Amino acid sequence: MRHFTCVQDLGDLRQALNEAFEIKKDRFQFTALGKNKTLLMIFFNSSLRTRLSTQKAAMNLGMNTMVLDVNQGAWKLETERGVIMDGDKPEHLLEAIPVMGCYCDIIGVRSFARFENKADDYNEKIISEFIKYSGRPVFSMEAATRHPLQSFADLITIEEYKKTARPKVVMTWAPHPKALPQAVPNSFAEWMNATDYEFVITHPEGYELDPKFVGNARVEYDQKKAFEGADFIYAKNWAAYADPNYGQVLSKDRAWTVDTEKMALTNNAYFMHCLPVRRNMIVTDDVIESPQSIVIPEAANREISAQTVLKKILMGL
Ligand SMILES: CCC[C@H](NC(=O)CCC(=O)O)C(=O)O
Ligand SMILES: NC(=O)OP(=O)(O)O
Repeated sequence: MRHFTCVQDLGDLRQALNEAFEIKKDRFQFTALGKNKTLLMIFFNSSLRTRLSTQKAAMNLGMNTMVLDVNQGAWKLETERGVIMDGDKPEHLLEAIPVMGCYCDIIGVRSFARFENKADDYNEKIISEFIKYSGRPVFSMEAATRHPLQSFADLITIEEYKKTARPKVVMTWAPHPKALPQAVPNSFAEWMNATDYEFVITHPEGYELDPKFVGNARVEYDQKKAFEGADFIYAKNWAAYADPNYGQVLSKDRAWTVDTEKMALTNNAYFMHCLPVRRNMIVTDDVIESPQSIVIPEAANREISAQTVLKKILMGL
């Protein structure tokens, strides 16, 4: 595998899951693979889980790691061609990218949707430039429209906890004070649609996701109806996708907050969230602290998803 930006890049999903569970049995069995290989992790946005789990995964494989927070310490970067650079940005991305490629063997990039230009976001402008100009394998640590390392960890977790072959998985919108990207819900939907699970998406009208990610999922505008009989509840906020409201917060209605009353409608469902989570906006304290909350094992599996991806990229070097 050269690059990793979406579920399709993994190839056979069942085989990838088997590789992940093999790694989970003994995560130090491939330490020779990454010897004298360097991972460069580039963050245009904040991170806790991705930053720590991906470094840990690289170290498990014997790799060296470097981390660059672009907006703290590096030169402020111009990303647009044709701009006369007489402002506050001393360096262009089109120089910085090949230079960074000189110092490493694999590059991870986090660059959220900016909500300034929908086409730039949904054409994945930034990560595409790293793929085009770095000369190295590139993987996404959440880009504008997907978060594949998170979704892979989510699928590993559901496979570990499911009680039936085809669980009912419900992704529910929940309120948030800010305009958040569609990357996590897009990606989760893409990965769920790659399984044979029963997958339902529930959100207020106006929050419809890009149809290419929704696929054949059932969309239910009645959240309580969606929750009925669910085995997994995956909660996430996202800003509106559809024009003319792209990037807008249309609702902060806390009637959509996941609480014990709604969880009681489910088939004793597990609660999942990628974290960080705004308690008592997305989910109540009682639900996220309940025995059915698996947000911590879900976060722990980020090390496994990252290590599986890095292993497959290293095997291709
Ligand atoms: C893994 C999730 C990353 C990001 N989350 C946030 O930006 C949350 C920020 C906040 O709650 O203020 C998102 O929603 O895509
Ligand atoms: N879930 C996730 O990617 O967390 P961070 O944003 O903290 O990396």
